[in-house]
Amino acid sequence: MLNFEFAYARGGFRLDAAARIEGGVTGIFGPSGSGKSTLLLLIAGLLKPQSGSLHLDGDVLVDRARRIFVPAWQRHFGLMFQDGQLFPHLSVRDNLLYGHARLAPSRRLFDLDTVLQLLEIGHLLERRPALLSGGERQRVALGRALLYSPRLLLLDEPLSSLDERLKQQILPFLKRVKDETRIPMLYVSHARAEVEFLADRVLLMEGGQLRQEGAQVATKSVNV
Ligand SMILES: Nc1ncnc2c1ncn2[C@@H]1O[C@H](COP(=O)(O)OP(=O)(O)OP(=O)(O)O)[C@@H](O)[C@H]1O
Repeated sequence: MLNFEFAYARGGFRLDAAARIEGGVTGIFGPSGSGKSTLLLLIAGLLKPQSGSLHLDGDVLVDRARRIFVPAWQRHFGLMFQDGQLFPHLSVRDNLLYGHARLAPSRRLFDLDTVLQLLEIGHLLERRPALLSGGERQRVALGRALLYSPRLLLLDEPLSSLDERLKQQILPFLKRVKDETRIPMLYVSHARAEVEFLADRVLLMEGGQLRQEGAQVATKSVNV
């Protein structure tokens, strides 16, 4: 169970969002600029809320009142953001194995070959990220996030640069990941069909406020 309550302001933008989310895939929709990426960055630990808290399965990761803030690298979350932050100085192979190599073998949920095959990136292993297309970078970033066998996957428009054929290949794979590994996912996308295919529930972000799709009014807290 993921449980958060954040208040965060940057420039003229203010986010006030709270939710209690069971496992599975949670789709997050909302207009451009409404705060979806900001919410994922807060959950990832790449932004610090001015106030609020974050718990995952009973672990306290953020509690500003108690001055607790577990840094991103200690949260063991898999991240995949729009500008796919691969390490530029490492080959695709080393990017993919970056987290995986540091995991005890018993904690690894995927092996390299499965990920290479599914994402069709085996021929890219020796390249540097600068020499990849946008869609290739996206697939490598997704592969790296999966190979890290995270406790939580935060995916921000993970398939947006891919053609239809690759989307149709990767979506069922993500569904299998969901069913077989039980890794909870937050999935930000503008593509309703993707979200409907994968998600167990949908949250709407509007003007920095979160609500459950179908709910009448934006409330400070939603139980999902
Ligand atoms: N680095 C930044 N510094 C200042 N303001 C920012 C920064 N990044 C985003 N913002 C602002 O924060 C608000 C929320 O942005 P955010 O990227 O979270 O929206 P989003 O819902 O993910 O949008 P999109 O669907 O376009 O990706 C916007 O008003 C945006 O302009």
